[in-house]
Amino acid sequence: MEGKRGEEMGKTLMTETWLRNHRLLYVGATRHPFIRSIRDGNIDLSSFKTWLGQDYVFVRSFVPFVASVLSKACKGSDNSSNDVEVILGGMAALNDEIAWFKKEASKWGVQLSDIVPQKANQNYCRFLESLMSPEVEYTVAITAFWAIEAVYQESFAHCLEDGTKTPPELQETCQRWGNEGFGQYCNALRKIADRQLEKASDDVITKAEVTFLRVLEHEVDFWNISHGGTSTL
Ligand SMILES: Cc1ncc(CN)c(N)n1
Repeated sequence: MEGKRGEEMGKTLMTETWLRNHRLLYVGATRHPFIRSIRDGNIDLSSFKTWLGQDYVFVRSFVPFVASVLSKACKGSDNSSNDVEVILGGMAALNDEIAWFKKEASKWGVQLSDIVPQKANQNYCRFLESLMSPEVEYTVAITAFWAIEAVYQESFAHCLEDGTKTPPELQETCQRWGNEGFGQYCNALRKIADRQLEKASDDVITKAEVTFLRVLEHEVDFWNISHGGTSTL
């Protein structure tokens, strides 16, 4: 993910530095055993169904978080029309995502109304709520938004690479987040985050970096739900 962007601009961008400095955690979030099991074709379908139900609940909580980022973009961005369009595109994608979860749940026999969010999911949703506070700066919120979307993009794109054994019935799931358009959208979010970070105070940069790390930890914990692991938070 890192590399060319900063070099092309002749400087190192903040997200690039973080991805380099926190490589192990980033790889832990984007190459989790759950994702590896999809890619290797040995996924246990009951794990997949668990993920499906839990992620539906997560996405419902993600919507108000994204709305709060949108509201902060309107007030706190130097380039609000561009940012608003990118974030609105994300909202539209979430609308499709919710419809897709419903369709997919009925295909797999998962009853969405019966889903009880597991501890790691509850913790992640609580974390999102904390980021919705008006006291949380736009820079911090957009950094979290980028990181959350980027983990899914990179994880599922990994399952679509040549030579992988992703089962045909899970190809559509992987396409949903692993497709090129979603990749471009994540790059647009990353660009906004880097632009904001460039002019941020040291204090806000530190807060954004800590938030980035928390996102990665929550993503690992979230994958763990479906892979029989334990929470680290
Ligand atoms: C846990 C999680 N993280 C990210 C995404 C991508 N919107 C998601 N659906 N679920």
